[in-house]
Amino acid sequence: MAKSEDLSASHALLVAARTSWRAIHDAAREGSRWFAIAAVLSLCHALVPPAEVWLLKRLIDQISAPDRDPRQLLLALAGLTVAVGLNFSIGYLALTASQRTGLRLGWYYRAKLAHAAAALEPRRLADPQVTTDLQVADIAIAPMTRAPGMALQLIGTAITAAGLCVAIFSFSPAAGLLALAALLPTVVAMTFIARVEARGWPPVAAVQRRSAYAMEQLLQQRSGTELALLGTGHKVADRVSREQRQGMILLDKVLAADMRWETAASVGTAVLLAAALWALVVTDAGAALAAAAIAGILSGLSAIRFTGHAFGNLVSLAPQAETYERTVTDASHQARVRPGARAGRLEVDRLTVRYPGASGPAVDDVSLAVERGEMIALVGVNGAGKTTTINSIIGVVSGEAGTIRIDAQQIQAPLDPETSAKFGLLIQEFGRYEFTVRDVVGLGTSAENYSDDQIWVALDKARIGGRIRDLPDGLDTQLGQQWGGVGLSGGQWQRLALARIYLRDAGVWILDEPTSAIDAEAEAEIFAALQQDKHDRITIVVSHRAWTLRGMDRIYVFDHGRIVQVGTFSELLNQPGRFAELFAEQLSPQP
Ligand SMILES: Nc1ncnc2c1ncn2[C@@H]1O[C@H](COP(=O)(O)OP(=O)(O)OP(=O)(O)O)[C@@H](O)[C@H]1O
Repeated sequence: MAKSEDLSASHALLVAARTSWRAIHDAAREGSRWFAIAAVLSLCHALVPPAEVWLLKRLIDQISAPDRDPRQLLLALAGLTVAVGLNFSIGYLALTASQRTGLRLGWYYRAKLAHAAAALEPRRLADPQVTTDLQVADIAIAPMTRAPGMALQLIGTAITAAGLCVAIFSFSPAAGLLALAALLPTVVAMTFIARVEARGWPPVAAVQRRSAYAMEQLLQQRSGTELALLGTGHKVADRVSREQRQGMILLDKVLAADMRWETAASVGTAVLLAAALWALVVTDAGAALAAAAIAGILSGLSAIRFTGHAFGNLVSLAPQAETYERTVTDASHQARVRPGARAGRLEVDRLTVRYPGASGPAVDDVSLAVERGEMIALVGVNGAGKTTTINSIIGVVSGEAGTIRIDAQQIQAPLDPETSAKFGLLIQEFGRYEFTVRDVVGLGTSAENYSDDQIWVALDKARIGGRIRDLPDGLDTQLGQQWGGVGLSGGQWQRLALARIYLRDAGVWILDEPTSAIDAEAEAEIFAALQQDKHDRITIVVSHRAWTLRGMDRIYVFDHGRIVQVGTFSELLNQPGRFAELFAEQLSPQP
């Protein structure tokens, strides 16, 4: 990204040229027909002012000539009528053709970004910079679709200015050069405007993101309802108002600076054009030439003014467009591997993880091992280090010491696609995808050719099959009331998430509180099912409920990032220690 302080005039020109080239390249490939039409129309539009000079001179020459040639007179008149009459229409049609190019580019850019985001490894998505870049790239799409039109405008203006210079130069070189120079104040001003915007926009964008996030909490059904029930929505609304006000003040400063530079550019352009007109007047070139050149200069003026905006927009778009390019390039080429590969043994050896800026390790010298067919549990209070251990196993977090192996093969973050395919992960913040039931469960596997029977088996194992059978459209039922679909309870959503893991059928299952929202009866059934078919896989469960731990082959008790006890449920229960302290209340006989 170009640092605003470094953005000299030549750098700004370079940035605008690079952004224009990229925009033209994409437009020629993805919206080729409409872009070609836009280019031809823009060229015609750009040639109108020089053509006016030429045609007007011929017309006035014919009018003032003692021996008029009616054919020449008529031709000049017709040419001028066409040029002036169609000028606006050609400009409008060029704009519309550019918009139609932009539509195609918008489709292309968004689809490309969606696939790039889908190809990101979990570890990269855990990096806040990556999610910010994704949002910036998404926001960049709208201005990027307008970039080819702006690039054409820029090229068109250069052609207009050069054409005017050529048309006028022959009878007044000074006037011709001054007409060309009239472009300069705009370019210089826009360079400074681009610098102001490059400096001013990042804080505005940050404030707008915070404001949009707060607004989203008010608009989303779950958080909006909670805030309405709490009667505290106005606090979030105040936050929106505060952020928005700050954004307004920051943006206002940017626009004020823009206005100052715009005014300076207008004065500079006017002075240079006045000088060009004066040069015409003092040149003994005759009234016809002077009148023609004056008309041409006046009609070229508007094109020059608009170009300033196009130039400024292209420069200020550059950092966002670069973020888009980087995001889609970095994330590509991810191989899709079908899950299902079995794993014999998973081993964590002396793992230590420290988050950046943290005073101590979140996980300290942790070792554990689990064989195929075993089901183990990680327990401990909030913040004890269970999720960090899991995130290290799946390569979302990297440790500062220790190793993790699957079947003696060391695995490292970020995981390669083959290793990732070995895991089936149900996290606490599982997704509530409001698609059809078939599609929601199908998200569990990258395979496309699973059968309805396999989905039903997964749904039944997750104890949600009965509810889906009751729905009129079965697997085709649309979920989510906002789409006119069926609403589900929190526990039912969690069961669907578990059904995804069943369909995935990976070699290593990691279930982080898989039944936290599920009632006790269904929870018992789900754990019974997990025990029943655990033999073909490795299962690691995080649970806070004592009785779900009874059937575990081993329980690892975490405390302050360390494993302080290991054993089966009955072993741990019968010895004093952290486990007994943690679960004493849950296990004490109820009065
Ligand atoms: N991304 C992070 N950056 C910095 N510190 C973190 C991060 N994630 C977790 N921590 C800290 O690491 C420690 C262990 O957290 P972890 O999420 O592993 O605990 P946990 O046992 O899974 O807790 P819970 O039962 O609440 O899920 C905590 O002190 C937590 O504040």
